[in-house]
Amino acid sequence: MKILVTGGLGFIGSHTVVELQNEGYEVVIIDDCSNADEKVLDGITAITGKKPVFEKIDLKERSKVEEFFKRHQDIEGVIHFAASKAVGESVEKPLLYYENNIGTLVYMLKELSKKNSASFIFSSSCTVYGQADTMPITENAPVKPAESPYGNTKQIGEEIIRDTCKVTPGLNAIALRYFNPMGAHPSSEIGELPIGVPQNLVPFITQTGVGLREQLSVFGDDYPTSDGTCVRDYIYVVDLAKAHVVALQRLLGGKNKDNYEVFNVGTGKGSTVLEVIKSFEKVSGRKLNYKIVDRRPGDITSAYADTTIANKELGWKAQYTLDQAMKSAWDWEQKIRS
Ligand SMILES: NC(=O)c1ccc[n+]([C@@H]2O[C@H](COP(=O)([O-])OP(=O)(O)OC[C@H]3O[C@@H](n4cnc5c(N)ncnc54)[C@H](O)[C@@H]3O)[C@@H](O)[C@H]2O)c1
Ligand SMILES: O=c1ccn([C@@H]2O[C@H](COP(=O)(O)OP(=O)(O)O[C@H]3O[C@H](CO)[C@@H](O)[C@H](O)[C@H]3O)[C@@H](O)[C@H]2O)c(=O)[nH]1
Repeated sequence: MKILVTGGLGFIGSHTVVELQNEGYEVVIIDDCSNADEKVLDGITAITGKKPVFEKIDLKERSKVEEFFKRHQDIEGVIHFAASKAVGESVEKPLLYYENNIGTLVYMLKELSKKNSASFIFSSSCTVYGQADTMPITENAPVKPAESPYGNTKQIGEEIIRDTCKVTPGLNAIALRYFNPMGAHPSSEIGELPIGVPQNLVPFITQTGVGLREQLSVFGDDYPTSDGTCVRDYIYVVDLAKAHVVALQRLLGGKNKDNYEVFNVGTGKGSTVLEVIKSFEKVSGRKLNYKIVDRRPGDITSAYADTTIANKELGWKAQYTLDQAMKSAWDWEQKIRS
């Protein structure tokens, strides 16, 4: 069975391609390499023993998307990762984000609407909940006004899919709301490769640990949490990748209860920034150089998932601990810097 993975050379996409190939799916990747390198294909091939088909296409070019689907009429499912994801940049360049994250989604759905049946998985984010009123966050928590154009593209994206599914009987979709993905494949063949200075906590920690950055700034220790630093739900990227496979299988097997569904993908456990640092120090055996600085504008205090619905409906549960995920991130960082 042939599955299209857009953004399949990226961080989460590449790990998902591995899990799909391990399950026997035939994978076609589309990526424009705007935030990834073609060498990722070698990593995927080394792990799975199979090189996925790769087409370098910019999904903003609608005619190329149309032409792609004409050539690959046997595609039965699409996992749509391709998007721009830097929150700060989205504030500076909103139209770039609306074009790349919304425009490409619309083109994709237009093509899938032409088919008799299609399954579609969308990369959403817990950012849609903003600072939720209660923890853990269930899928029924209200969607709060977005803090950034990036966050808004995830909210609008979900609405576009929901509205399209309502009038397109052959289209079945699932939006997965990721909490905080981290880590690398246990083989260290693929992992997270941020361009420039990492904006996210875990790659900043591992780059500091390996000596690439001098010091980690911890953004605020005066939040109302156990140690004053913010709480997040860090989900191992391989667990997250597996959630995509089971979500896809749910749609392909006709087991979905509605033709548009939403699931939280997290561990259900919140960790503070200082706990994440402790985990790094434990698995690496190194002291991390960090200092407490002012809060980062836009940060919420706490976000962790209620995963009851995903556990029950998808038959999926995160398996890896923070320490295991951190160890994989550290192994990967050391490998790429050696
Ligand atoms: N990493 C996170 O913390 C996180 C959290 C929640 C949601 N998400 C979402 O998950 C998805 C994947 O995230 P990621 O962390 O793997 O990001 P990533 O940047 O590593 O992967 C995205 C991939 O899409 C490609 N791409 C971007 N625009 C494209 C276009 N126009 N045409 C073709 N390819 C294009 C990039 O080259 C890249 O390889 C994104 O939609 C992101 O918004 C990520
Ligand atoms: O150098 C750093 C970087 C981060 N943090 C803190 O670490 C926590 C996690 O930050 P980060 O890794 O940037 O994740 P989030 O701010 O939670 O946002 C990520 O996770 C969201 C939910 O998946 C996505 O929507 C966003 O795109 C993605 O950047 C926060 O408390 C930050 O203040 C620091 O203290 N120092």
